[in-house]
Amino acid sequence: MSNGMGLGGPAVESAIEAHGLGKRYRRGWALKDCSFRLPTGRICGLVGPNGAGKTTLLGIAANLLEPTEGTLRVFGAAPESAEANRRGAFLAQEKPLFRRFTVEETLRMGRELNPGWDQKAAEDIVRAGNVPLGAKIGTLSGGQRTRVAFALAFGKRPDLLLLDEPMSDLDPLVRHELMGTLMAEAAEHGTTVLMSSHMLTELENVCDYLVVIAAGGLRLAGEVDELLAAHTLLTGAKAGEGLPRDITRHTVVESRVSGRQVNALVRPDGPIDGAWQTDTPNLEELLLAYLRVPDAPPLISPSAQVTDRAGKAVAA
Ligand SMILES: Nc1ncnc2c1ncn2[C@@H]1O[C@H](COP(=O)(O)OP(=O)(O)OP(=O)(O)O)[C@@H](O)[C@H]1O
Repeated sequence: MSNGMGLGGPAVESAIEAHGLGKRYRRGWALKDCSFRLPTGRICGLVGPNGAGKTTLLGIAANLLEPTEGTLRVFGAAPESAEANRRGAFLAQEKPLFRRFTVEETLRMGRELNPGWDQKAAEDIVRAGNVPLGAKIGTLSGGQRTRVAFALAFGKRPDLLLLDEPMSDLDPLVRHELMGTLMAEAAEHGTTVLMSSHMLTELENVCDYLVVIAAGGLRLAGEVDELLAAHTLLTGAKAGEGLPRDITRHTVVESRVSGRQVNALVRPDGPIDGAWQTDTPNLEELLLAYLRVPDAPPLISPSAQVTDRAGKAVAA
């Protein structure tokens, strides 16, 4: 396993490490050449447009899908290994619970299947939503079922929690509450979380790490702070045809011209020349730009880079 030495960073174990990961379905490649690592203890947002490959990536990590090429490791172990299975929990978009089981029976099943089961943590999550323990799963609302599925995932006390748009059927108050529970549990137990979501503002509040994929390829990976600091929003007046050289000499992620005003998100390759207003983007601005430009040049920060056997960084 890589020791995860970033430029100047301490050695941190990888919760997930993907090398040249690819998945092809009959219609074509859903994921291609993905190489990145997620250090342990991070809350990582997994972002990308519809059909980008997020569920596919999570499915490979959760051992529901086999990659067509490349490898993915969970704490250094293969996804199908007993260790990866014991240390990880996956909450899918559709929550596969037995409709005829009561909530209590569902939690009992969790207890019987998982040696490190935490009954109190699971029950607390269910009780916080006033979901009766005796109610049958089939009689619960979609949001209540999601809560039970959350309780099952948390009760397992996983080291890695994989969440695929887990909150899409919850009302805003419940989202807020469960997100708070997620953050508190993760902070207390050092859980690593990889969570796909389209709720960009919500991610801004909870994530300290980010993986962005678009059209099956990796676009961004790394610490949120580092990724934000690597970008600059430029606003200024347009003079002449095309984008000014002041902008094009940097790596341009996205540029827009409206009337005589130019707005651009760039990765500066040196000082910004000219009369431009410069701002650091917030997370939503950064993500929207990468979502609008799926073929933007990728940026993988040192802590997210994987190395080959010779210790050389592998390109994403
Ligand atoms: N079982 C399958 N068979 C064939 N194609 C599939 C299958 N599952 C996914 N795909 C295709 O792979 C691509 C990636 O799908 P995936 O579900 O991973 O995307 P996603 O990023 O999770 O999307 P969304 O945000 O809409 O949930 C899409 O083009 C999808 O149509």
